[in-house]
Amino acid sequence: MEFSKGHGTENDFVILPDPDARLDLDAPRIAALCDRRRGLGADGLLRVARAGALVAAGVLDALPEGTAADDWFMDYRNADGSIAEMCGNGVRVFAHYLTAHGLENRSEFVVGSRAGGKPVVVHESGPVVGEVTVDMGVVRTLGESTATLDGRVYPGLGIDVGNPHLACVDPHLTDTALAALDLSAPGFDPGFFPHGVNIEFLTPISSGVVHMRVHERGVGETRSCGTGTVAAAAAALRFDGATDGAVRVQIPGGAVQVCIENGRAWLRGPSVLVATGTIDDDWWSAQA
Ligand SMILES: N[C@@H](CCC[C@H](N)C(=O)O)C(=O)O
Repeated sequence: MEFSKGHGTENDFVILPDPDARLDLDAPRIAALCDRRRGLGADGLLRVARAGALVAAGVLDALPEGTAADDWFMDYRNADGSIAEMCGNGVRVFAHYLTAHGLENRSEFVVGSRAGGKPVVVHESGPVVGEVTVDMGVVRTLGESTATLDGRVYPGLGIDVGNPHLACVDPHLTDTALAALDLSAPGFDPGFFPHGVNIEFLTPISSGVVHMRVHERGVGETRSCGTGTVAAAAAALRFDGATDGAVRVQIPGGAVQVCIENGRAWLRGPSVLVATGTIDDDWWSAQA
């Protein structure tokens, strides 16, 4: 079985081309594939399938809003095998993969996701390096909540970008202090986030830039989270009493640009396609 490996600001993915949605992607198999010792290793998996084929195969109940049957659909899974609605870095890598591998010849098209169709603009699509802007859609504020880290309470803003986030802007945090935090097990209010949450810790905006780290639901700490950078930008703007603006979000894996206008967000950033290869059929069958 063919696979590719790619990353967006070092948030890395195994990409499985499966246009007709034939693969059985059960959670233990995905967890094994994404494991960095037992498998290929990745923060998540991107199945490349036609949206209509996923409906026909029973993976999706119906076509999500803004998605047509012929659209390519990013069937995203976290490293632990759980399903997530959206992945901002994943969409950029997915769109780059489609164009670089000749599955899509337009530079502007819609990528299907469980959070709806996401229009993308592919600015660059080399065999290795790409650059993509994603229309991330509406950023919905859920209200205030808190995260805990090492016994300290961080006030944050619940934000829905298709998937749930808790973005904690700490006015006392410098980029050096942020780098020293232990993000292995942040706490959150499960009553507020019954389906779990991705948690961002960040500095306020300074010269248009915030520094952010993230603990992802279903993965652990990652070096970047695209939806998380959008949530972070929205929370940082609100911290400054603003709703709209452009924010450069610096994460351990690089930097992305987030633009928010009238409650809608655009995410622009890089994508890197690292490798293609073959997964051994015997190994794959043994994981079932
Ligand atoms: N890394 C992704 C987000 C992936 C999903 C997330 N872990 C969740 O469970 O919601 C991104 O770039 O947005």
